[in-house]
Amino acid sequence: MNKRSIEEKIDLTVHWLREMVEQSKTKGLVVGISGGIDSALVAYLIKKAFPENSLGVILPCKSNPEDKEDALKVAKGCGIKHIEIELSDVHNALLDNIVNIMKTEDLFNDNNFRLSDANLRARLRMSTIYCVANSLNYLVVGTDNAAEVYTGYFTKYGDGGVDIMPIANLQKREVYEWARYLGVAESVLKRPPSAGLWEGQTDEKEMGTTYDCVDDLVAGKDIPQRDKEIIEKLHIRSEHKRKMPEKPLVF
Ligand SMILES: Nc1ncnc2c1ncn2[C@@H]1O[C@H](COP(=O)(O)OP(=O)(O)OC[C@H]2O[C@@H]([n+]3cccc(C(=O)O)c3)[C@H](O)[C@@H]2O)[C@@H](O)[C@H]1O
Ligand SMILES: Nc1ncnc2c1ncn2[C@@H]1O[C@H](COP(=O)(O)OP(=O)(O)OP(=O)(O)O)[C@@H](O)[C@H]1O
Ligand SMILES: [Mg+2]
Repeated sequence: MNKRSIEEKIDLTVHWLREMVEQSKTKGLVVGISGGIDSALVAYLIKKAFPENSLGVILPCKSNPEDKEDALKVAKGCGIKHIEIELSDVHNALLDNIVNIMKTEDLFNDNNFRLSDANLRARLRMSTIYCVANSLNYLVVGTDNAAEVYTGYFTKYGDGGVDIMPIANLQKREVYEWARYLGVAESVLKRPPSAGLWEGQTDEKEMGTTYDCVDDLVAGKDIPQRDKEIIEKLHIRSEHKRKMPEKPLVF
């Protein structure tokens, strides 16, 4: 039984973050701050680990203006240095180009293009954060929690493209507990988890199950059969996201 208090677990995580930077001979840590709970917690943690050498990057990409308000509340709340880089125009230009060229070659398929568009947003954010990280010699810090890792609910090489994942072993409900303990703003704690990749998107609507169910299943508890089937399907389908790319056997 793990009887450590939240405070002790946070201290251990902060210590681990410092170790990661030391081992990698880098200088600090950077995270994308969305206005959601996962990046809020990570921003608070990296600011604790590196009060001077931590950075939050706010990256609106056709986003709801409320996201930015909450992202700013997070940055102000923990006092992390932050910058904002607007990606909407870049996304529009790149997407138009891709669509036009695919159409010219008769390769464009409207089905499911919403997901391609959405994943491009996550990958533009990843590229932008790496550009900042390279120039500062910082590590890119991921925000995926245990439920997202298990279900593969992230964009491969998008928000999944990171150097270290300090909350990857935390259940979603623990993310809330830690965030509340650290004093994250109420509006951030209250907003439904969303990738914000299209209007009205919420994680639970898209996954077809709840974080409570995913947390319970990952913890080995019993959950309704219907939810179990959905989650196991997501888990199996996303196996490739948790591994290095396949390569042929040596011959
Ligand atoms: N078996 C296999 N072996 C190796 N690679 C395989 C593969 N099957 C697909 N692939 C590759 O993977 C790609 C599909 O994966 P991917 O591109 O990730 O796309 P996909 O998993 O289809 O979509 C990403 C999901 O994550 C959600 N998301 C994204 C970003 C943030 C958040 C959030 O919570 O904030 C959530 C998003 O809403 C969506 O449901 C395929 O296009 C293909 O290239
Ligand atoms: N507008 C944004 N600006 C900066 N980073 C972003 C933005 N949108 C998404 N991200 C990055 O992508 C990550 C994945 O998003 P995700 O929605 O899973 O987490 P969250 O928004 O922090 O929390 P929640 O799951 O509660 O919405 C974010 O934690 C953040 O690091
Ligand atoms: Mg979000």
